[in-house]
Amino acid sequence: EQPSAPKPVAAPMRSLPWGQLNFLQTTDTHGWHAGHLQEPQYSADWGDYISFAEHMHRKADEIGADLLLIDTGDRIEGNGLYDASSPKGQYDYDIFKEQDIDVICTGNHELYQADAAAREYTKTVPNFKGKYIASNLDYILPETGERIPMAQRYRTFTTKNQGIRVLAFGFLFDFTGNANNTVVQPVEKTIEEKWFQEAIREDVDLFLVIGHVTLHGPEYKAIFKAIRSQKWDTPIQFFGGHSHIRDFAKYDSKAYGVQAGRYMETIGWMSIDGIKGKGKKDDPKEIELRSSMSFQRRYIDNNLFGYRYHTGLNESTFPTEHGQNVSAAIYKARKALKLDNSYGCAPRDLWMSRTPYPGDNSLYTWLEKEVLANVAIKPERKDTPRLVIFNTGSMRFDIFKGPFTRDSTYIVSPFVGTLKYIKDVPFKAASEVLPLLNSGGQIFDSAELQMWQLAPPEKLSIHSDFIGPQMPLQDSFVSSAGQRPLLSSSPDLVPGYTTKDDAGDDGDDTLHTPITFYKIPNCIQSSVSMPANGDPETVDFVFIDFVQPWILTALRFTGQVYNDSSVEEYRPEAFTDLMAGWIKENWKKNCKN
Ligand SMILES: O=c1ccn([C@@H]2O[C@H](COP(=O)(O)O)[C@@H](O)[C@H]2O)c(=O)[nH]1
Repeated sequence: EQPSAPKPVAAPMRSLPWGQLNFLQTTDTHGWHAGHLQEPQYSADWGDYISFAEHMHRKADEIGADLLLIDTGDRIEGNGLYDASSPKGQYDYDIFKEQDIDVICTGNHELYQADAAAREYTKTVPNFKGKYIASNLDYILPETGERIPMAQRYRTFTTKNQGIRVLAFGFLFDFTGNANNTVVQPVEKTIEEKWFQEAIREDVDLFLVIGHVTLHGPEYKAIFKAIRSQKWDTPIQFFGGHSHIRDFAKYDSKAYGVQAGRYMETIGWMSIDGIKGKGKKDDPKEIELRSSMSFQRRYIDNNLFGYRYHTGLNESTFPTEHGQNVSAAIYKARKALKLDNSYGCAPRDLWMSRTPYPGDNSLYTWLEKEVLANVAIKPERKDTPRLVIFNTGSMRFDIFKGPFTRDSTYIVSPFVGTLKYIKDVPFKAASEVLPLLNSGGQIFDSAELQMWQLAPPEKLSIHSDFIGPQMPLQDSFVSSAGQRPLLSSSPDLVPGYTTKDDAGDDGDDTLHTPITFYKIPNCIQSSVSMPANGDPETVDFVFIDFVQPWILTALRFTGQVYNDSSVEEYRPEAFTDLMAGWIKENWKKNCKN
């Protein structure tokens, strides 16, 4: 772990079920490879995960089982370790590649910006040569304009100890927001292609479908159906991503999926027993064996207490040389990037969804009332009344009371988006846009303009408010007790993930009390320089560039026809820099004073 990481919180544990074939999964790590430096429960870093995987590999060899490592994309954008360098990821790619990942694919974040997509092709694909799969993703070579597969379309291999013949695919959901140097082919079209149709007819013991794809979405349903149309009985293991939640899905009695949350909070564990191995052909005995197959999942909290618990090791025996070297490289990178430089002192916790919006502790109320109202200013039009619209998904993490650092800046707001505007929009039409963006409806029914894309991905699975046990939020992270067995008479539970999935509520490796969350809107709006009395005739209609397609559609619905050429620059800097500037100016008090 990093020297400044808080010590992990003790809690009752569930052990990991081992099978013939076992998996560790990461997804949506978004650059959090230093771990969470303000949250003990997730404070292990990428180096610790490397040590953990090495011990688990050794154990697999000892018991004659297999262990495969999976990563399903969105490795970038969301943490200073990736975002604070120029070019981005100057250190992060080299840190990430140290893990011995067996099957890896891309996420949508690797593709939003053309430079990030180019780095995917020139760095990550070669770093994971032979392991990187791009079943529905092409890259456009900058030199020639030629369109080529980003990496191989699928991979077949035989596992080391059990001799299980695996055929692995690597998909991205039907994403349309990519820069123009990549082409994402819809999954539904890809599965009709000749290579895929041939692949699903191959004689293998297991289909492994990894993807930056939600487990319950239409893409995996289509892939499942396609494979089952050829192989009615071959086990299929899916690994998902994108929605930032811990999740598990049952497709049929031999097809399951797991998804390991987000931000290096969770390492997914999956174990399968009863697979026909060693390349043997089906025979009645094998079928009998397979009908008693089992698929079990765990969601591992990413901290050292848990890692030591699962490996049976201690503080001195757990770290491996390789793991320690990677932790040291992360430390050096963070220092070089000055990620601990303080920009100010946050006066209170500001939550995305743990307190109601609007409210004093809502990150979005702070953004609306304090930040946007003060940074959305174009000097030559500073007195012009304006509405400023921001999508809630642009903010990626809570702010904790205390030092707000260069790292916090990218954790909260990693994107390079800028403020744009349309001038002199009739106020009546402009004021109808926010309700439209928040209520959705049929005007946004096209694939490119899904409403959920405006909100944080976690929101996809929050359908109503949930009020957990009330406890002081800061105190909830503090515990000095040692690790406790599961059946302790009065377990001292701390708040954390309490996952309910298709297999029940026993998936988390650590027992927690549930966390409160409230629903949040898709977008928020700040009204600035409005007349003291009455409404203005027209306003400058300002927005973060990500929402432009939705804004133009909504305005058209109100009867105002604008297009891309009506949109002009409002501020030249990235919003992230405007926010950091506001913090430096307004939270400049040193936390120690
Ligand atoms: O420039 C951007 C890019 C993305 N967003 C928000 O992020 C989600 C996608 O996040 P995942 O981690 O891929 O799930 C997108 O739907 C937007 O809400 C953004 O606001 N600006």
